Amino acid sequence: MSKFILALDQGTTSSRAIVFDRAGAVVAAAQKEFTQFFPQPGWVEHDAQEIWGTQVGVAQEALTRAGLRAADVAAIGITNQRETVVIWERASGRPIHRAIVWQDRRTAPLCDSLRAAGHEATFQAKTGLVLDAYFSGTKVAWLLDHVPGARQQAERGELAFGTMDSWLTYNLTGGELHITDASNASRTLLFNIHTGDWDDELLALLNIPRAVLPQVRASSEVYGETAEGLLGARVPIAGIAGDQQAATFGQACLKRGMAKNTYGTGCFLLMNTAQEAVTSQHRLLTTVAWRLGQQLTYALEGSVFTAGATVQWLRDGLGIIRESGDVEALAASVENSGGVTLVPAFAGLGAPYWDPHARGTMLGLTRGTTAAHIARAALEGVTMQVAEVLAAMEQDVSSQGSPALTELRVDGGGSRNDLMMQLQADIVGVPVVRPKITETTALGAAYLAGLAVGYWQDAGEIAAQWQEDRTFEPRTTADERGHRMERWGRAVLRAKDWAQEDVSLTGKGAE
Ligand SMILES: Nc1ncnc2c1ncn2[C@@H]1O[C@H](COP(=O)(O)OP(=O)(O)O)[C@@H](O)[C@H]1O
Ligand SMILES: O=P(O)(O)OC[C@H](O)CO
Repeated sequence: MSKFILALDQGTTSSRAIVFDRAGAVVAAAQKEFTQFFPQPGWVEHDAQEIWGTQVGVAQEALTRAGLRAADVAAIGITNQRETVVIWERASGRPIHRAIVWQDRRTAPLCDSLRAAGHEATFQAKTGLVLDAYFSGTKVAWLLDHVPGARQQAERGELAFGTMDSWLTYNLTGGELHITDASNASRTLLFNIHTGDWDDELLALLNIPRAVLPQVRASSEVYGETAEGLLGARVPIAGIAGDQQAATFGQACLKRGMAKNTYGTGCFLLMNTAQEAVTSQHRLLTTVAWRLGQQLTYALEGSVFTAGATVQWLRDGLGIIRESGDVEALAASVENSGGVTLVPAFAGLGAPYWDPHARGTMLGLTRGTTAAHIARAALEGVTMQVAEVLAAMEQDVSSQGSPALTELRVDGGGSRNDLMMQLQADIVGVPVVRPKITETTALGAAYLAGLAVGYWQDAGEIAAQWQEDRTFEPRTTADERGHRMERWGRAVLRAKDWAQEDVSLTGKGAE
């Protein structure tokens, strides 16, 4: 019987498992949501044991749906929500606390004090990141400082820290492996993206003992096998990458200058910059896209915190749509937003502003404003944020002599919205191209795993599998785009620096 690849996609709101065949087509999939905990305003936690339970559950379910046994799986690839931190006891495998999620803002004051002490430039130069609570490092420090006895245990080497890839690999191998890959490591604020190793100076600044850290491995190699009895047969685990990097790989953005944008809860736009770690002049992130063998490939990233979550707010907060998919018809029922601009800064603003105190703002309301105008303004708000990030990115890479972007590849739940994709093309002025398979995150993890075991031969074979579903051509002039961006810029000014409190998210806004 021919073999298949099993991708485990551990996301922020659900665990997914997808079985792919040699053509890169989806054979079967399973998905399960898990609990989101909001213990205080600005705090977001996950139960790591629940995540493990849902992940192994959907893996078994996907295999059953495909009519396969574990022995039919050539390799497993893992991809995951990034930055989220779990610390567990090496002896028992028990987490010492719930996982602190990437959206959690509790360490904003720690970031402020590191900034005040003049350390921002050091973090930025070594990690390619900005000093923000989004990343793992300050969350690890918080756990060591707040869980009774944790620091002593950590110093004795009794604790293990990991992002979700580490946690899953540890559990899949029955506690044998404590590893991560370079793409996940590059999101921690502890990893030097130039040397490709944990950095002692950064560890000292955050007071984190090296003993808690996982070993950093390539994104595509055979790390080990699933434990006896877990899935029915021992299966090689052969690929690991953070979800946005995996999506970049799954979109076959394998060459310098190719870029993808994923429309999920947030939006994450990544551009492959090959072996050059481009330093942004616009507060974009420089990150590891993947490590193949010893070679690091880098990307520039613009992280927009609120995208699809805006549509959830229209549904759950305002109640003007019943399902996320309904937003398209409502927004299409009007020709334009009637002068309404919506800046969806519900969770502060990410790139290029990094303003935790910004808040959602709606401007231009008149007595004629309807739910349809607001829906359309919400979709425009998503596309405007992406356009700003893309403009910043283009400036960063053009100063390095790279040619302008010729297309933007898109994926994720929101990319199914044809109107939003057209609005996106209209505001960025380049074609927006949607592939047939929009499960590119899982596909990227599958590719990384499959390459390691020879299931696929090389990048060329993968690039050849990418197939277009639809291209959205821009229908605007440069003048129109400039005018819209200028108006958007004025709206953002009004959203910035609004909230006075220390924390930047409310529990509800973080959903
Ligand atoms: N037709 C649509 N138009 C715009 N956004 C949508 C549409 N359908 C779903 N979404 C949004 O996409 C997100 C779900 O996409 P998904 O890729 O599953 O995200 P995640 O992995 O972040 O959970 C939700 O925030 C949802 O509101
Ligand atoms: O789980 P997602 O798809 O919302 O992605 C989350 C990102 O990895 C956060 O950096």
